[in-house]
Amino acid sequence: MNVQQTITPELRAWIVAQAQAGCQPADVLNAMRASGWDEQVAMTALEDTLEAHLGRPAVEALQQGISPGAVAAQLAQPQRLPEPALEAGATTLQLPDREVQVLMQMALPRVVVLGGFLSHEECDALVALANPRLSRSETVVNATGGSEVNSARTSDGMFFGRGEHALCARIEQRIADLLRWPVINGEGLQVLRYRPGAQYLPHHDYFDPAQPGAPTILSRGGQRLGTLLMYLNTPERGGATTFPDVGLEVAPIKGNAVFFSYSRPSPTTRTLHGGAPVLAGEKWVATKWLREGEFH
Ligand SMILES: O=C(O)CCC(=O)C(=O)O
Ligand SMILES: [Fe+2]
Repeated sequence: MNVQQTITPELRAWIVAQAQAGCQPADVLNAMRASGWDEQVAMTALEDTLEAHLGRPAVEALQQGISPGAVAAQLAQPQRLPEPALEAGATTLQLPDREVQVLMQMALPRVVVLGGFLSHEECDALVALANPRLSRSETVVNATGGSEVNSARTSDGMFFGRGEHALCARIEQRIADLLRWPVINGEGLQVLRYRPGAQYLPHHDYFDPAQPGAPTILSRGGQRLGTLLMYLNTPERGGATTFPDVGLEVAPIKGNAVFFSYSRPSPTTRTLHGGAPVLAGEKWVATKWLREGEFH
């Protein structure tokens, strides 16, 4: 792979011209690959150029596999995603019951890191409620819609029912306020414990619609559109949440949270992520997944 390939002004102009002529991004990409461009470099060039010249909606159009020429139609009916109401330059976000810090955000993948989303007391109380109910984590088997123990995921975990405890209900309402997404569209809170050596290999949280099990999974509230991970303790060492596509590592700090969203079930959202191995101590995390529709 030639990683030295550079994106010249001429190439940018050509990409913009193709997009404005209504060419499908996939065709532009194929043309670039046919003339010797590395796929990843071509993809990045395409996205960066479209974003710079035509704005973010063009990149979203690319992710949706539609031509930038159809952006206007898409803007008329934007797909809603869970998303915090961040004002430009704001370092805090006032929620009805709590002020949280805005520590970091990025556009692609859409990631927001929040400080102090949960109080230490809430973290401890959630761990205490979850602890007696832990068992070896299973993952959804896309092929069947069932679940199974998986060596890619060596944590122990449990699910609360939605609103199962007053504490769950309070946290769920805070998440709904943060992301402007109905409580009923959320799955129940999942709590995971990682012991030293335990990890969760990189994966996507959306469901692959091409798998035979997809209709079963999707019948319970549609696709997942976003994930909020809440750190319930600070491990002594290790246990970061990693986003390998962009080289991002989020440190697991008690009470903090990382949110990411994916506008379609595609790796072009760059939301591949994992839990790095815990090197010392334990890691406790709570996960909330947001669905398109009511989860039942
Ligand atoms: O533990 C982590 O940092 C990641 C957990 C995760 O990806 C998940 O629960 O889907
Ligand atoms: Fe995940």
